Amino acid sequence: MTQRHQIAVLGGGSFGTVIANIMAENNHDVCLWLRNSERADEINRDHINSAYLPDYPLNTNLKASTDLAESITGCDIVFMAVPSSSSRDVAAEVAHHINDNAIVVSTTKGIEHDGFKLMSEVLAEELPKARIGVLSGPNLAKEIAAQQIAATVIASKDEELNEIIQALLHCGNFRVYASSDVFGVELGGALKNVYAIMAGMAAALGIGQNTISMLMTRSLAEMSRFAVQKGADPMTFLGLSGVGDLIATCSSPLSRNYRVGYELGHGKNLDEIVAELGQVAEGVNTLKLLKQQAEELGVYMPLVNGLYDIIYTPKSINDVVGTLMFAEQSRDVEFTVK
Ligand SMILES: NC(=O)C1=CN([C@@H]2O[C@H](COP(=O)(O)OP(=O)(O)OC[C@H]3O[C@@H](n4cnc5c(N)ncnc54)[C@H](O)[C@@H]3O)[C@@H](O)[C@H]2O)C=CC1
Ligand SMILES: O=C(CO)COP(=O)(O)O
Repeated sequence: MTQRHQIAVLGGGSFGTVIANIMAENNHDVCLWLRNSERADEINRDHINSAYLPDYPLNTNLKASTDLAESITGCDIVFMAVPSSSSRDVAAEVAHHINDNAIVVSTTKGIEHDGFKLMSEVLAEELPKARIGVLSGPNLAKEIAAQQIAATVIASKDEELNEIIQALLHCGNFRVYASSDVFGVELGGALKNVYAIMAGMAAALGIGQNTISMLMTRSLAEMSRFAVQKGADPMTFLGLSGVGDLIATCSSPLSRNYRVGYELGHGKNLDEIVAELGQVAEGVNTLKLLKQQAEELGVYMPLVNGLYDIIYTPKSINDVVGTLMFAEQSRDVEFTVK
């Protein structure tokens, strides 16, 4: 018989709710921590999170709480599913209540403003005794909630942690692959959000399949070039957390980042779009950080620069496309060419 774990999932948005529910279905004790008490009451009473996933019945084993201490105390595993802008603050609070050597898994696909830190790095600073992992993959929460088949990656140097998380989340429609490349898995999840904005914008302009293929493939090349410069293994980007997630988010209106791009492509203002979305689109923040970091490292990232110019400077989409198409002739898959 498999061990029954006591688990807290921090963040009651769409992805937090979905993973919490899978683990509750797998017969673990799961508490979803969220700030909104009406939503917590609704989950406990009606077994639904109507604000995010109104058609997704939740397992009655899944409890919700607005009390962080109550949610975490006694847990051996904690999942972080809050936006990157909140991760450090939440982790600092978690530090007061968590068991030594508990497993903490980040699902957040974002980058911290100061120092270009990924969330596993933030967690390691705030929770130095924890065993840390990262979960990332092509995981549009609404599709998982609709019981569509999906897969993800758990990444940690700690093999036992990977095996525990694989068993926790595995079910008939969700499969978990393991990796030891934490940095590569996490970086892929954060970077693809930027290119999803671009893909949404391109979709709004009615582009064809040739153009879509070019954009996605050159996005992967650009991400890989950046990763190599950061010392990461670009091969990890060929997996689910890299190209897999890039395909999902660059193709689907269920992606919030794609939706931001789509509305931008229709001429809407960024602040208005973000306010109307009401959910996190991490790519908006990542774009600025990535442009700055690429400049500091001297990495050539024409797609990132072009998107930045369209959003934050008076340059039009046509100006940017013209610049990209008449850039110096280049090699394909050049990041592997020595
Ligand atoms: N690992 C994966 O495959 C996936 C990861 N994600 C990532 O997970 C993160 C969360 O995504 P979603 O749940 O889809 O977003 P969401 O916008 O649906 O939910 C985020 C939730 O966190 C709450 N929140 C914000 N600040 C908070 C704070 N300081 N304390 C407590 N709660 C706070 C919000 O109220 C909201 O309920 C994002 O970084 C996203 O990129 C999203 C989908 C799949
Ligand atoms: O990361 C995701 C799916 O894998 C979710 O993408 P968005 O944050 O763009 O909705």
